[in-house]
Amino acid sequence: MSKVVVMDHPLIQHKIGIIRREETGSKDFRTLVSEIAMLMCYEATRDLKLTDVEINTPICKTTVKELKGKKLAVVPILRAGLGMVDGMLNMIPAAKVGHIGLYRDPETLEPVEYYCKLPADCANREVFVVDPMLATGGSSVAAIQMLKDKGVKNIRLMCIIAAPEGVKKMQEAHPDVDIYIGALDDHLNEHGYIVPGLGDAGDRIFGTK
Ligand SMILES: O=P(O)(O)OC[C@H]1O[C@H](OP(=O)(O)OP(=O)(O)O)[C@H](O)[C@@H]1O
Ligand SMILES: O=c1cc[nH]c(=O)[nH]1
Ligand SMILES: [Mg+2]
Repeated sequence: MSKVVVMDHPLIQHKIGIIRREETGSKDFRTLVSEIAMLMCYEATRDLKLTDVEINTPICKTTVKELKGKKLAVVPILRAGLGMVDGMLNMIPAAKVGHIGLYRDPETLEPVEYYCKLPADCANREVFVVDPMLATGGSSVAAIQMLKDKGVKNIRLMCIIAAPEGVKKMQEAHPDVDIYIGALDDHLNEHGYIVPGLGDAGDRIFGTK
């Protein structure tokens, strides 16, 4: 069974409190989503492996730590996941970025695929899938299946707000994928929106409503 980490860092909690407010406009919303992604990235990369390397400082030889093992990739689920990319890259600038385009059909709530472009060596990378919202879980489950179909083996999912329904669906479909969440909310409403949530993340980031 996958690990579910709900991040209790005060800065993350404070910023989530602001993006939930209906009066927060697109400019602030975008900035905060990026900052939350950066803080979540810091926490979600805590267990990356290090190796010792010898270097010369201006004074002497010494041994320092360097990230070891697989290279990283960030894969946002379009559109809303785009809002988290800059924050992730601030922390891990050498990561490559892939894009998966999915939207949720408003009637069936099923994910509809419209785009997929991944780094050529994605299968050899440790991939962070990012999307601010994990609601029914349909979009994340489908995106991660697309990555697995291309041979990706090491995947983590990062969402700012999740519903218990989405976490359950993810754990059933992808028990090997750890899930990092900023806040675990109460439930989904009859339209599949997270309660209390923050509304439609994509519309709020891009000002489309
Ligand atoms: O867990 P689910 O029930 O699949 O819902 C979550 C998905 O819904 C939202 O995207 P949306 O379909 O609104 O697309 P957008 O990002 O283009 O607005 C959100 O960003 C997730 O991708
Ligand atoms: O609450 C929700 C559910 C799905 N997608 C969103 O953007 N918000
Ligand atoms: Mg949307």
